[in-house]
Amino acid sequence: MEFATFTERVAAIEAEPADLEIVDHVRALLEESTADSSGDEQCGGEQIPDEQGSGEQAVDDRGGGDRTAAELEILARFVQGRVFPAWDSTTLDIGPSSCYEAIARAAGTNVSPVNVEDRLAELGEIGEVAASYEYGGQQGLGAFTDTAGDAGGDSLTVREVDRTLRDLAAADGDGSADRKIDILFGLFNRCSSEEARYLARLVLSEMRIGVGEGTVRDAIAAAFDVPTDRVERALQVSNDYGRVARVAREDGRAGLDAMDLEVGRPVQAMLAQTGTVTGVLEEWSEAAVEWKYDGARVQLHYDPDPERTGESKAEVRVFSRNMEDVTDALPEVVEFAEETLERPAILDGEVVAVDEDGSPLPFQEVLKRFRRKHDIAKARENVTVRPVFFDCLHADGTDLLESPLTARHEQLVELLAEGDGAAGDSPDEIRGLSLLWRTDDPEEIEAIDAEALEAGHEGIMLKDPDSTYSPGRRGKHWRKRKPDVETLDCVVTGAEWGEGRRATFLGTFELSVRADDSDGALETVGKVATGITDETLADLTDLLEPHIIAETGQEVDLEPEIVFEVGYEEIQSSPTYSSGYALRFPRFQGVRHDKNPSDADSIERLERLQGQ
Ligand SMILES: Nc1ncnc2c1ncn2[C@@H]1O[C@H](COP(=O)(O)OP(=O)(O)OP(=O)(O)O)[C@@H](O)[C@H]1O
Repeated sequence: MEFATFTERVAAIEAEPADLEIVDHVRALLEESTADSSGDEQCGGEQIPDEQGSGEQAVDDRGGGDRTAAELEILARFVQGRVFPAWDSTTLDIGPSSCYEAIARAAGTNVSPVNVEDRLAELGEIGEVAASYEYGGQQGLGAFTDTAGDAGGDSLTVREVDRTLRDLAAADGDGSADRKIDILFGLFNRCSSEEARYLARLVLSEMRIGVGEGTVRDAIAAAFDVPTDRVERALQVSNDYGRVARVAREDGRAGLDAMDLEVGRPVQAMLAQTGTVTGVLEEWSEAAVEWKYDGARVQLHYDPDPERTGESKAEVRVFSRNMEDVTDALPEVVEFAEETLERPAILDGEVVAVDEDGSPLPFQEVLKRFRRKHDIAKARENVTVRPVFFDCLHADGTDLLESPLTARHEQLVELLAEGDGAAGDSPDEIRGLSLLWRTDDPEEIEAIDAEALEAGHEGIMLKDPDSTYSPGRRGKHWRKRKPDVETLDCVVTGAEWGEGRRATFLGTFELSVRADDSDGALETVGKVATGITDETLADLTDLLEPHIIAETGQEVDLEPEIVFEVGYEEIQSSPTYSSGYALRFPRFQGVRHDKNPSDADSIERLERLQGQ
């Protein structure tokens, strides 16, 4: 297909406000490349044998039918403004200023990159700027073979644009920046103004014609008469709209259903919604509870078979939440995989920065390591990272996306226990394993939350134990605990001496609020034991001990002097405490040294907050 035919279609899409019509345009575009799938070498008027390939083996160096298939793949990507499939971390690696330079050179000797930038300031969008010039007059300036001496010659085809952009992406090393500009200049030099509009947008990832992922999904289903949900599933496992379009056309539904995960190709991460303990226990008969680690999401791909991977040793790849390849930045994760895993796997987890004792460091520390391209060994000396895995998407040839969470977790335990990672049989002796508890008991969940906070983690995740893995979805099956929106200032009226290691600390603080009669009376509303480190407990003990007025066993009554700021999940009406209310999941936030009991919150505020 000629690039001009593609850009005409794209212009029509851009001008179309109705979503359904847009899907129809994309369907027609995909079908247009279908017209020649018989193997004819004609492709939308394009004479394939005349095309000159260069560089890397692109997807289209094959026979006639394959060539139109390659074209279909390209169209499905270009229409979304993509050159590479989502799973592929390759980028064109060309900045806006290089693009302006290429446009300026192709637009004529009177145009400079500064003129292009000025016009951009005026028109506000690079496509508009690119379309405002005439091209084709410049000869002999480009070093690119397809175009040198060929300016204004044969029209561009979509396959040629794709291949040329792949060459551009592949240029690296000394002088590559100039070579990229030369290559791009060569392309612009063969464009009409309208073609240049969309080429500029494609190159700078600014296509923005209103074609989202759902549009292409629906268009593939309509063009090749396959069910939308099967297209959706195939997209989830492959992250490749081009390939899915091709399989839908060539092999229909059966072909789509046969598409599997591939070790080495990232899958979109399943995401979480906010939720509350009370809320999930109403929805599910049980919750799977895990610690929420405060790091960066990683997906580990491991294949130990050199024959399959074509490499001399096991293949290990690590991807970020955005499916970027971050393997080189995280050698600890690679070493972990090599030491721990024995069979092919795709694992989902979090990479956390840790101190010398293995205790987690704040999230910002992970960022110093993540995506780092240079001085990795030095960065590793300053910040160590450790992976923790909570899910398993593929194990030894079997995809697990459709399996329930608990089965996937069992598989995860099995895989991580096989190599050198397990010190014993118990899950907490398995290195890199995130533990999972199943419970319907809110108190147990509270205890897990307390433990997670105590160990320096962010809190807990609540998951539906029966749920399947939905790539890219922020569904209701994974809940991150809602951050405390409001806090309350409560007077501490009692406490308990701890046990064991904490025997010398006061803990489990009784919280009270002011009664409405404003004569200083206080009524209890709950107890807080969560979110307090040993260090803070020691400080709080020093602060509160002088205020002890009575002791019975481990319990102490306190003179009402100290005010705590407390977060909570929910306020419930409850006969348990004298205020008539109870805080669900109260969490200690800090001491309000600036407040007296008379400034603490009142029952009236509880009433108002409960009604919200
Ligand atoms: N046990 C766990 N299960 C799932 N995710 C976890 C777990 N522990 C830590 N995480 C991290 O928590 C993230 C979900 O929480 P959260 O939504 O707060 O993350 P975010 O990236 O800051 O925000 P958002 O996903 O809303 O954009 C996951 O993407 C993952 O990185």
